[in-house]
Amino acid sequence: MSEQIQKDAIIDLKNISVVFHKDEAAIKAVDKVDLQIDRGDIYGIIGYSGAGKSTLVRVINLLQRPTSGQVIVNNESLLDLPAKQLRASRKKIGMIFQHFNLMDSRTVFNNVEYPLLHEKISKVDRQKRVSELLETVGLSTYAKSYPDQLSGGQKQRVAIARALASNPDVLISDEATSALDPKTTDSILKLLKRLKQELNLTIVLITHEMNVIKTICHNVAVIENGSIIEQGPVSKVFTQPKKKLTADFVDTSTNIRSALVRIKNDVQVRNLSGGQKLVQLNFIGNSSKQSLISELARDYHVDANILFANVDQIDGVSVGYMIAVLTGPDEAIEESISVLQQNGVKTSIIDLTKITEEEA
Ligand SMILES: Nc1ncnc2c1ncn2[C@@H]1O[C@H](COP(=O)(O)OP(=O)(O)OP(=O)(O)O)[C@@H](O)[C@H]1O
Repeated sequence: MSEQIQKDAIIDLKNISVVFHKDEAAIKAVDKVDLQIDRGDIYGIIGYSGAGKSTLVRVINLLQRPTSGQVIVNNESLLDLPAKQLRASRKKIGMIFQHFNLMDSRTVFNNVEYPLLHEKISKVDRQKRVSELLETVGLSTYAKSYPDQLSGGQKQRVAIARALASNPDVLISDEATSALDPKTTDSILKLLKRLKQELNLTIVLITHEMNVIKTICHNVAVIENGSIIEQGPVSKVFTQPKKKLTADFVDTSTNIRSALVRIKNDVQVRNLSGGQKLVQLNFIGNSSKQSLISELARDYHVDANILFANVDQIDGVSVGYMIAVLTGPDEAIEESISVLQQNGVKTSIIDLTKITEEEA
């Protein structure tokens, strides 16, 4: 099994640590991280500012050399390659950034052409390639414009075209949509998704926004204090977060937290009687399609009063969230909860005293 994972992994970081020395202090920006990313994946890395995301992804193309560990990309151990070979291998890893990093004094065309200037291709072929790249990102008519004549989204498209110039296998996106408004963010994410398909790319995307992860990633790792604290398929992490930090990130992209605050202010819910429990149900995949709630009433005589419900599509999987008051004898409620759990519905009893307005 593990051999299978090794075989499919285009990126395999083994026991990576990065320590910075500042004044007298040693800062462990990345702490013994193992990370494998499969070819063709869109892999998200999420964490708060300072968690070590940028440092970790910069290790993938050795923009940041690790203090210890191994960096295997495309089955090559990058740290062991001679300089010339390393230069060639790094070209297969493109990168885009939050602030685009375009050259203001060059036209859009010349920005995209730049990485090709020292390649062994004729001027005609080079120009043809740049025109194709601009067409791919939808900017053909802006070839002669300068970066400061473009919107943020257009600048990021130029940066994407430039990153693709040397036909990379891997594209690293370091907060590429963080400076963009939600609509533009959406269009850039759609573009990345299309490019992944058309060019057979593997995308590693770092962000502090769970909505970005939810929109395009297949897998996600949550990073805190330089360590990966949780990882897995996005739909699973969304419905069954194991760590509090992950659950907090998930909450930012669902309306559950604000629903809970609203529910807390409801006098009837605040004063539930003995035979009532307020629960949150997280559904995934097929379980969301089953009429579990009506089964509970029929088979266990437990009524569910649904106070909030929402179904999302995450990575092609239906993911649902529900908040409900279950009413019935204690034993029947307990049994119902265990039936729900057996059907893959994560069920937790909500303690309203722990819900605060500020968290909404
Ligand atoms: N070149 C450096 N020298 C010293 N410390 C650094 C350096 N680069 C990063 N750090 C420190 O390493 C830690 C991780 O930083 P990193 O930029 O990787 O985090 P991040 O999760 O990407 O955060 P952000 O989104 O704010 O960039 C932070 O404490 C940061 O101050």
